[in-house]
Amino acid sequence: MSGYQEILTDPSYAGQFVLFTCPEIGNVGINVEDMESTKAHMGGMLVRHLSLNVSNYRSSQSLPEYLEQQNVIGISDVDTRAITRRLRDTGCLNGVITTESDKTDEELVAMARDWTIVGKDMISTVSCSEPYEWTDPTGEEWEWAAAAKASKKGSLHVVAYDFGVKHNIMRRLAAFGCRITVVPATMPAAEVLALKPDGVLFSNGPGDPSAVPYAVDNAKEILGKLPVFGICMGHQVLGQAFGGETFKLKFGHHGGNHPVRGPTGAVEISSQNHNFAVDPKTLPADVEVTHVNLNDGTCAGMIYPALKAMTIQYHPEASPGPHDSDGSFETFVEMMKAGK
Ligand SMILES: NC(=O)CC[C@H](N)C(=O)O
Repeated sequence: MSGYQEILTDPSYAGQFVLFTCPEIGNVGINVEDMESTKAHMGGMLVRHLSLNVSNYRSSQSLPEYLEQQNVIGISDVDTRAITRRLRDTGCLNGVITTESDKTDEELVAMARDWTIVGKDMISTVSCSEPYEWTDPTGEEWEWAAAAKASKKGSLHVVAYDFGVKHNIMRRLAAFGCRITVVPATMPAAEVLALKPDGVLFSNGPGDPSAVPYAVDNAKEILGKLPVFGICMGHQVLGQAFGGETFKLKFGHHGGNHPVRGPTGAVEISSQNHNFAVDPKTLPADVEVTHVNLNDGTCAGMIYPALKAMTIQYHPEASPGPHDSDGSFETFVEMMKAGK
């Protein structure tokens, strides 16, 4: 019932509709602190019941007010169970939500068929245009990890490639003591290295990783020179930079309850949002698949020790969501400290 705001403002959902399986949405309104970016990116929102009562001390706006302000279409009183059951058989489907009632069914079906996520560079549509420093406070009162509480602020410099970066990734890095410079997705590797970071983050982001070869080329140039961490789109970009291939999943992973087995054998409950995945069969022998999605056995994380590279296919920064994977930030920080 919470989390719709983070999903709505997650740039990785750019251009996509999200059908919420939770029957009641909107009950905690919208607040200014939990934004994952500066605007709503989702293409449209489908819910069973839009809560008429907003009850949360941090709420400053209702969900429909925010959608209207952001020009994002939403539809309620939809039989979300029926659509979910269909999606469960077919996998992800294209759709149209429209207010143009003069359009015929054939025209609407043609519009839906016309759209594809494959082969489109979507990260350049959501990335920042200029570099900036991340300065937002981390919010001590929300902190849960002892290691983050103890870390010395600003001791490590991370450059974050903004493929559509979620703000909570920066909040978590800052909580673990990092100073962060966010740079556009297209910034050449040489300019990133000139900033003399201790590590480089390749962020999450929307769309097909095969459609952004410039990001893969930059990653190839940085690999081996500095510790790197790839999250979601960043994991896929690094997977390609290692020499592997990505493919589109029939059933994309979405939601806050995906079991993932990590390198110690412990199972993390993770928050996920991706439609593409790295094919482990295509990876060179030096790459170790460290994390496996236990729902379908797909690759959920890798390390390439010789190149000081680590990747996670899901969301260690999830907020709200399980904190099981938060330790990935600590691992990245330790890797940067070791490389200093
Ligand atoms: N959250 C993300 O970074 C999504 C990764 C990628 N765009 C996918 O859909 O697979």
